[in-house]
Amino acid sequence: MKTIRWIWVYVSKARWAIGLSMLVLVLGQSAQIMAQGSQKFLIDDVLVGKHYDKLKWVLLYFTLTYLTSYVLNWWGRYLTRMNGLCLHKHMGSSLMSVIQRTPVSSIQSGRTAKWVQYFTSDIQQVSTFVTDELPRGIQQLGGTLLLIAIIGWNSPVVLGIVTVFSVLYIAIGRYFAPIMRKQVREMQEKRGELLTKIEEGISSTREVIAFNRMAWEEKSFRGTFAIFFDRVMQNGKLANSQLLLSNSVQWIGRMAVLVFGGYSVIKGNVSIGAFVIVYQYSNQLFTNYQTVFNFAMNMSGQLAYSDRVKELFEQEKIGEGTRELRAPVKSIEFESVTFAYPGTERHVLNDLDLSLPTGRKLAIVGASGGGKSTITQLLLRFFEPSSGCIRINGIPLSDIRMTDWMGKLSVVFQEPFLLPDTIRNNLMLGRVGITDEQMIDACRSAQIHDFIESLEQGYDTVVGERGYTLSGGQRQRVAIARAMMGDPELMIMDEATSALDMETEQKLQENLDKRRAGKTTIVIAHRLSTIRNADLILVMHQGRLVEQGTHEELMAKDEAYRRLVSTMSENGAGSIGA
Ligand SMILES: Nc1ncnc2c1ncn2[C@@H]1O[C@H](COP(=O)(O)OP(=O)(O)OP(=O)(O)O)[C@@H](O)[C@H]1O
Repeated sequence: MKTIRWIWVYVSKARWAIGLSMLVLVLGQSAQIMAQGSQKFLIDDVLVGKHYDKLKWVLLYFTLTYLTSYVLNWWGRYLTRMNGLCLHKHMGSSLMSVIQRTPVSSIQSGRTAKWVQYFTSDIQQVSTFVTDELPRGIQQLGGTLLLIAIIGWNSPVVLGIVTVFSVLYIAIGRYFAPIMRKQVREMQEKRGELLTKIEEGISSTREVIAFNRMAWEEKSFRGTFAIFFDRVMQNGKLANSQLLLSNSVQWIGRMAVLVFGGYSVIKGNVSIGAFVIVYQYSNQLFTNYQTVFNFAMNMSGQLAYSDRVKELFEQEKIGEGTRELRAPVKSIEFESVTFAYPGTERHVLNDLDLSLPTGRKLAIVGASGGGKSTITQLLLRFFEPSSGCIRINGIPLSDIRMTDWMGKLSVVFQEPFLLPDTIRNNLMLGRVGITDEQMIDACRSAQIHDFIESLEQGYDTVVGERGYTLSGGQRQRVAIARAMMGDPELMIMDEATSALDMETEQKLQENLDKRRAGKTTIVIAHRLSTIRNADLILVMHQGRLVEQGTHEELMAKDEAYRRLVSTMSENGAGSIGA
């Protein structure tokens, strides 16, 4: 019931269009039944009654009713198709915004293929059900009622026979419906797992070949496929058993109608014409009952699809925040922030108090796993603190309107994601109001313009899936240029230059420092060269801030920071804390 109420929220927006399609289909089916009825007049009045002058009226009646049914059925099908596509589009865009508000933890824990399945299969099933199968179900129901009325009027006994056998048919359907629903749900889950397996297989091709694990991969795929196959077969067996039982019941019913009808004609109780159409209508009624109950059974399966989509739509979402943030960012404060990743116990940040001065270059350093990137994730609101509060200009971050906050910052991750698209589109990411000059200027600052220009198609060169046609360092520089474009108030660089050689990095840093003067840049890095000239260096250790100051101040202190730097000097690797 809850699922139906949930679907109604979407359906109600298109209720007039869906209602119209139902009406048109019901009228179409009624016209079809009326057209069939012309046989009675043809047999009884024209052929048996020898009133040949009535032939033209019978033909006119048949032509009009048949043409009406043809036009209405065509229009009904057109409407259902159009409504289906509209609802699919509407649900798809709602799902997209649900995904964008879903905590990153849920996205990361579910596989990409699972999300693809929601879009391609589940949502399509739900919208087809609502806009196509449901109107057709109603159409069949309307036709069924009309047939019941006509048959009941002509021969209540025949109606009784058809109804008794159909009740038996219903009983079989009802028995199988819940088992079918459970099986369809399981089958859907296994299909999702199979898609995930295929996606994993394709993504890991490089590693699988490099480690000669082809046989292992194949075995694992076969295992997953076997489970899916098993569920499909189980479902097929169940559907067959149900079909066998219900078909037998129907055939016995048809024979009973034929015997009774023939007997009535011999006895002279009904005309031949009435017998012919009552027999035809009762056969049709059997089929209609079948369609209506198939629809009822299918509805259970369809509700399973809707259940899955509904669960997704109703899962936890990141609060959008309602407070405006138009003023420049003057303060970023972490107040006793404690954080553990969802599903884990360990506190990655422990009662962290942090005050990040704005308008300056800040560096966060510390041993690997100390919680540096976690700070970025919290600032991006990928996760919410387990306790404590992050405040921007004194306002809790969770209260600030997401679009206001995200409009003020940009971020570069260590492994940036590039779309399989042109370099230009990867840089622009759909943003408007950025000119080509600004784009090129950012690329110059990121030390990537000359490389892009050296490519045959320059900025219109298409990079492969995830940007595989570029090196790691080139990808990082494209991502840095992308973040610099539009000169955001706050820029976060999380290990953003780790793949660059020293010389390129140094030039890039100089450009970045010039470009970002007076703006807030947070740099998370292990390389001394990247952080040395920061206005403030924050040293993290096991989720706490243990030291802060400039490079010189911290070196003079001879504590955690100096120890990190000395490790670097000793191993000569040029990086600290890694
Ligand atoms: N999605 C996640 N789920 C569970 N634990 C995580 C997740 N991401 C990070 N962690 C854990 O949180 C801890 C802090 O990770 P974080 O990435 O913040 O460290 P870091 O200081 O940036 O490390 P590095 O310098 O190696 O990048 C690590 O122990 C890591 O294993």
